[in-house]
Amino acid sequence: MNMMNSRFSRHTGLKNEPTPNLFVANCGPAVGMSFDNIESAFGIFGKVVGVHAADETGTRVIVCFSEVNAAQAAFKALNSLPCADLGGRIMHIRYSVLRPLQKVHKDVLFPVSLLASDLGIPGIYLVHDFITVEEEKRLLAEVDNRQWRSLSKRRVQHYGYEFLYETRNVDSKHCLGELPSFVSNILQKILSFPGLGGDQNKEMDQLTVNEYPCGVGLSPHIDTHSAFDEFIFSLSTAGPCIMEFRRYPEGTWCHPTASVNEIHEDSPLLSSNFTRKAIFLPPRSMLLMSGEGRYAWHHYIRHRKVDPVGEKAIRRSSRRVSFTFRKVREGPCCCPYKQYCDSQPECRNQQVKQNIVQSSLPLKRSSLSNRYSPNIKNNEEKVKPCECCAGF
Ligand SMILES: O=C(O)CCC(=O)C(=O)O
Ligand SMILES: [Fe+2]
Repeated sequence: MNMMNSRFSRHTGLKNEPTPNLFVANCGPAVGMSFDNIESAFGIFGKVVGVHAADETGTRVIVCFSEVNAAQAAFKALNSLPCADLGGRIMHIRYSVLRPLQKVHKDVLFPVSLLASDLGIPGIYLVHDFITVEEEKRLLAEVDNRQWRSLSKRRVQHYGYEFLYETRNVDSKHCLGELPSFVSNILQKILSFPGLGGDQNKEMDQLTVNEYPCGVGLSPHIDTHSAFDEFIFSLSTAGPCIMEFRRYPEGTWCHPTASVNEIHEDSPLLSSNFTRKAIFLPPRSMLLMSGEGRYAWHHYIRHRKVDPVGEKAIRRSSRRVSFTFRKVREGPCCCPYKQYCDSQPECRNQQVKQNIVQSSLPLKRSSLSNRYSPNIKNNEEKVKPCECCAGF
């Protein structure tokens, strides 16, 4: 009864034709309702043949009836109305459809590495217990004593240089000052991090602190090459996360500014053909992204409340606070990953960049498609999208 079955998805758009299966949101183990409770509450409308988790959030389920009439009766009685048998809970219901098999396999059979060596992406390193529990507490107390800036779903603080979300860059002429003393020991330890090359300038001068509430993630992106040097460190505190890495095939990459905001899970950008790998980042671990892993792979944190790790489902904690240390780049980037590099003329997205940075952020999901389209509204300059973006 309670196996995850991602083969079902909700009807999207205006179409909501009755089927025997219901996609039920705001319902599931993560909000205190067992599959048995759900089965008996829906069972009064007809024979329930299965209750499945719709995804890993624990808050969406699929209820399968043997008859479409029963699903219709349940839909009518329970959609957006309090359910007496489930403590007055209000659920949001759509009829559910079967997805193609290929997508299911990708979503379900997706291993998460615990070690960077198992991940197998050149340039990605992970050190567990990089700081102690006491150091973690102190860091959190320091940032919680300071002013947070609220973005649409998470809060941030910037030190050294402000990170400008509109351009995914920094104003390198406007330094906010040195990094705060509460990160001095971390900066010191970074110097002897495994994976750091010999003669690089390793002094980090930009810090972004991100506070993600439970369930909030980060859209897939590559940190802008022209903004930051090769080495990017991310320290996880307060809670864990799974970081996913995606390498898109030649010709499907878009300029970093194109993926800065929320991307709908069904967007072609997310479902196109790419190689993906994932790593579990426990609290107090330090991740280093360098080389290929920094320049050519998108990193991504899914928006969900429960992460599957091996056989286990790990519920995210009430928040995760990450400290991302970077070095602002002085000249242009000369990396060998030209296809992903906004510093180099080979980048096929220069025109698109000019266009995209004019639009104000954050964008709504529904306006995402504008970012790849020649008919971008509110932009004075209309440019033809490059081939790699035209399909999105
Ligand atoms: O939260 C993290 O670990 C990563 C943050 C990140 O990728 C970024 O700020 O660019
Ligand atoms: Fe990043």
